[in-house]
Amino acid sequence: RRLPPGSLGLPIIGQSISFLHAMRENTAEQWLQNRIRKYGPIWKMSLFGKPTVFLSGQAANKFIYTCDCSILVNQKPLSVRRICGDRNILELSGLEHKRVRGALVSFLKPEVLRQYVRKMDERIRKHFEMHWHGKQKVSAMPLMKILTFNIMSSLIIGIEGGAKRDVLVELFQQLIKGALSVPINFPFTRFSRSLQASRKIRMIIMDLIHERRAAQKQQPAFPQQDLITGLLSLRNEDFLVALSDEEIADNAITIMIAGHDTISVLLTLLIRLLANDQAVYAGIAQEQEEVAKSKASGEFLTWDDLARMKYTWRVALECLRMTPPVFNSFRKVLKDFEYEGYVIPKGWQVTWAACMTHMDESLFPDPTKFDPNHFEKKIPPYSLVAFGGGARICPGYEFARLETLITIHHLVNKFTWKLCCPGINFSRDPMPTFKDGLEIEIKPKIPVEVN
Ligand code: HEM
Repeated sequence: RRLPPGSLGLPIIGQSISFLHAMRENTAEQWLQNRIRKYGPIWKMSLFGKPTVFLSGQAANKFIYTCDCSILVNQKPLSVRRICGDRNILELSGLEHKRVRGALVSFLKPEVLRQYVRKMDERIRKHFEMHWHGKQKVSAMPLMKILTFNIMSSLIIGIEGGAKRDVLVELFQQLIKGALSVPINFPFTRFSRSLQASRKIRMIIMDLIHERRAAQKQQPAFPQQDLITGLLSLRNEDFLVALSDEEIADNAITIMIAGHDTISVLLTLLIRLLANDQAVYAGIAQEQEEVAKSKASGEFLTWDDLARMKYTWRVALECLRMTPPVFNSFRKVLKDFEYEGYVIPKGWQVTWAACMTHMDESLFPDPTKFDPNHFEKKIPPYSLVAFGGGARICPGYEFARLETLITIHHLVNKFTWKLCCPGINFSRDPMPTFKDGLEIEIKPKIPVEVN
């Protein structure tokens, strides 16, 4: 019974400090690569207080994503559980996970999302009118966070604007800062502030649940109005409510976080890419101008228009391949198992990083080159894992596709831009973050349409 090669380092600390430092310096890929060179594709270390085995490659992805949940279960830091609640989807496994995921997917599936294209388009146009029009310089990352938060707020919890949304923006910002922190609840720590914000958000969401339920008793609601209304209307095969109020609140909070932070990173990376790569910019501009020309002035985009934005989506996928917003994930080992001749013991954790598979030249020829043609043909399964895979694959994939395409459509048709600091790079905290927010100089391309 052989353990994988590698070192567990100092007790408790292990390699955590060195790994977090590499994340902040944006050298985490090299950090992993150095160890793969030294030990091979499977090796051990100690991360965040736990013995950890790192696996890499397409076969390892398939193994992890399809592994029986009696062997590997989702593992999130304790801080995430305390902040998002015990009943959030990330904490559940087996039948419980299937039930809650089924309820969330009933809202996030393409047949339902096609009804939101117009609503998203309306919000995105308004965003550009309010925050970009008339400006010469903007900070792309904070603006993309505002945009994606407002869309989530409207479609997930049904709050369109006003004082309640302003309070929620502040509270979610406070919550996210402590979501990955040492879970010690002392006053003034990141974790304690995050926990306070989470309690206040939960109270607001519980009030919304009660309001919606009372309104539904008066008059049946359109279930696709927002996620909360949808989940309240959902019944299981025995005609009982599919999710408890606690489950609705925990999962609404989780989806708000999972959805807005990831898409805002992707959009910011696309803004940087399009400023730096003229050929890609020209390809996207041509595709988006063609879509715009086929529409009457002020006419909203439709699902079919988005299906025509094939090149733009290939560019977004290539961006996710080169820089996956979610760097690595963890699973907890529930019982000893063997993998490639090594034993991986119960109580340890398994981690993997999408970027390691994304740089495999047998899957993506010339992998360090940014080339949207990598996605011209169907790619092998478990090779692009920016959205995960298997039973836990990101249920927000389509949502992210719609929001990204509509935003890029308006951005490219309304503005040209250049970076204020062309050489700027990001650090990971753990998502890519630009110190200056990615400042850009913008110029209007055509007058902003007002509907
Ligand atoms: C560019 C955008 C996005 C990226 C890159 C992304 C990435 C991911 C990844 C890698 C996972 C799997 C993590 C694991 O296996 O441990 C995941 C799961 C998840 N994502 Fe996303 N995501 C994005 C957008 C969204 C959106 C828009 C939503 C919601 C509207 C969402 C909701 C979720 C949820 C609820 C899970 C947990 C699924 C489960 O455990 O069954 N994500 N996401």
